[in-house]
Amino acid sequence: MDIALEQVGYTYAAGTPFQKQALHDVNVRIPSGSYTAIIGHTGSGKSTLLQHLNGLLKPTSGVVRIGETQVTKDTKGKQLKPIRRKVGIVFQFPEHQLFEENVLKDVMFGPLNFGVEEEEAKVRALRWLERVGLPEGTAEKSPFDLSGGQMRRVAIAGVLAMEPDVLVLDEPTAGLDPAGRKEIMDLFYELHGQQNLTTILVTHSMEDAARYADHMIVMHDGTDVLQGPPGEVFADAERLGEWRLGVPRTVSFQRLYEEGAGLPPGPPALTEEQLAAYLAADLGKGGGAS
Ligand SMILES: Nc1ncnc2c1ncn2[C@@H]1O[C@H](COP(=O)(O)OP(=O)(O)OP(=O)(O)O)[C@@H](O)[C@H]1O
Repeated sequence: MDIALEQVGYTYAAGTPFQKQALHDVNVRIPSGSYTAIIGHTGSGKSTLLQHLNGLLKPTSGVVRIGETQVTKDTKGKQLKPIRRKVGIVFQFPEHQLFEENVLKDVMFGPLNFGVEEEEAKVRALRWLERVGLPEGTAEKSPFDLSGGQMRRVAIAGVLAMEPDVLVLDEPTAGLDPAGRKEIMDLFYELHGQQNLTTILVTHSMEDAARYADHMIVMHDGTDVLQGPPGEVFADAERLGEWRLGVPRTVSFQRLYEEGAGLPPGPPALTEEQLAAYLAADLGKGGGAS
């Protein structure tokens, strides 16, 4: 399902003394089936943009196209429900939204809300709890008796149980330890391939963008400033620096080419020529992942 934003602007608290224009003239295209990373300095508009991807926010101006559906400022709430079923968002610290008395009910909540039958919702919930790596018996527990990492997995299973076509991830590993981070990111990468998902990752980690994404969007000061494959985006180190973004350490690029170095299966994000050009220009000097 292709997604496009055309001349999108968004103003918080419009018409009040607190109004704040968070997006202006955003024109981006997220190809169906891509793994797209959205990067940008803090306050550049990434979270505001992603809330347009499932109709949580409607643009103040311009058009958001999600598959066949168009969203403008005049779109009615009822028309947004089908979009929410197709586009699942894993928010930052999603475990803060757990609320049911047991894990099973929490994971079933989304599918039931979208009209899935009770039995089917239960089957899905148990399947996704297992798929995100939670031990048997977790379903009966209270979410609040789990570790932080386990709660995160429950919340992720809740989004996956809705079986969306598009999975939007807003810093999904924030606050996890390095091993937990890698497990979760590798899981998303596997699902991306297995479920034919369009995956959209908002991240501050240039390493993750280089490692997993095949398409990138750079946001700066409320608008898109660069789009393309990671190899092209990271080759523009000078402009990235102007937007207060680093490039991944050179070692990451080398790692991308070291077969089996803990990388998920799939083609490397950079072609050999791009890597050679990068290393020749020595752009990695001093460039660190943020
Ligand atoms: N609810 C809100 N009300 C008013 N202004 C807001 C609101 N949410 C965000 N903003 C402002 O909109 C701008 C874009 O914020 P946004 O959260 O989209 O940026 P971001 O790139 O996601 O930042 P971060 O990387 O820190 O999460 C910022 O100037 C922010 O202060």
